Amino acid sequence: MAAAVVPAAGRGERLGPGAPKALRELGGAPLLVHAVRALARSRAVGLVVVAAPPQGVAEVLGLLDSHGLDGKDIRVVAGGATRQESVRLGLAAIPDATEIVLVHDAARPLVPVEVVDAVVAAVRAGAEAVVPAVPLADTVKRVRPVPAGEPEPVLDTPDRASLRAVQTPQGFRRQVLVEVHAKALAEEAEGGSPVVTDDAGLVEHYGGQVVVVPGHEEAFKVTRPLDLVLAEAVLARRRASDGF
Ligand SMILES: Nc1ccn([C@@H]2O[C@H](COP(=O)(O)OP(=O)(O)OP(=O)(O)O)[C@@H](O)[C@H]2O)c(=O)n1
Ligand SMILES: C[C@](O)(CO)[C@H](O)COP(=O)(O)O
Repeated sequence: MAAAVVPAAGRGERLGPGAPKALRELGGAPLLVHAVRALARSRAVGLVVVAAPPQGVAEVLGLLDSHGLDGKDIRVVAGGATRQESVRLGLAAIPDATEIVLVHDAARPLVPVEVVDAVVAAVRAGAEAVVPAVPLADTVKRVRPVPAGEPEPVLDTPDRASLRAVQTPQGFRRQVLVEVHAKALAEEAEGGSPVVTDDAGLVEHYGGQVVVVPGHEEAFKVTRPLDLVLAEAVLARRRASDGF
């Protein structure tokens, strides 16, 4: 059985004022509840550890309970000041005997179970780190940083065919994920720290091999207000079509 860590301790600054993002409502339930349900739908996942806002552990426990999330082992720990720290704290609550660990953003509430299963299958098949990803819809340009408000000079246009937009859940051999988080913590203690925004980035930083499997457009991250509008529409369509 795989276990999953759900980092849910972010503020959601880009979503605007209000409750911490993971506790904001989508179709009558917090984003976090949708994300945990999405993982719990997978028969490959036996344990879910939520890294909650540090002041909100009791509230998160109550919310999970009141939304009937039973049948799986679900634990809640206090998250940290960064996503990386929240994942590390969640990982510490996963038993050593677990071989496969997923890390899934609470902010990606609508990931289809097929994506969860595909990530687990790729780790089971031998990959040490797996990310779901989708091709880019827009042309991308690299720009030279300039003071705010000034037009940014374009440096170049990377070939879009070789770029992917990365989603979660990301899947890992547990030992690999534990090791890279421990190395990053040690680097931090020495005053440095790898600049990464996802867990696969840590594996890459320490020389590991990450592979990509197909993600899904509905696994998008709720980051800005428009994402919440889109998420409501996707959820309403699912509910209308199959009583989701
Ligand atoms: N200290 C933190 C920061 C982020 N996260 C989690 O990491 C996921 C992805 O992060 P992001 O979308 O960037 O969330 P926020 O940090 O909350 O967003 P923002 O940067 O807009 O404040 C979210 O589920 C968020 O709750 C976390 O567990 N602990
Ligand atoms: C982990 C992630 O969701 C993969 O796309 C992303 O890297 C989180 O990044 P953010 O900078 O916290 O939005």
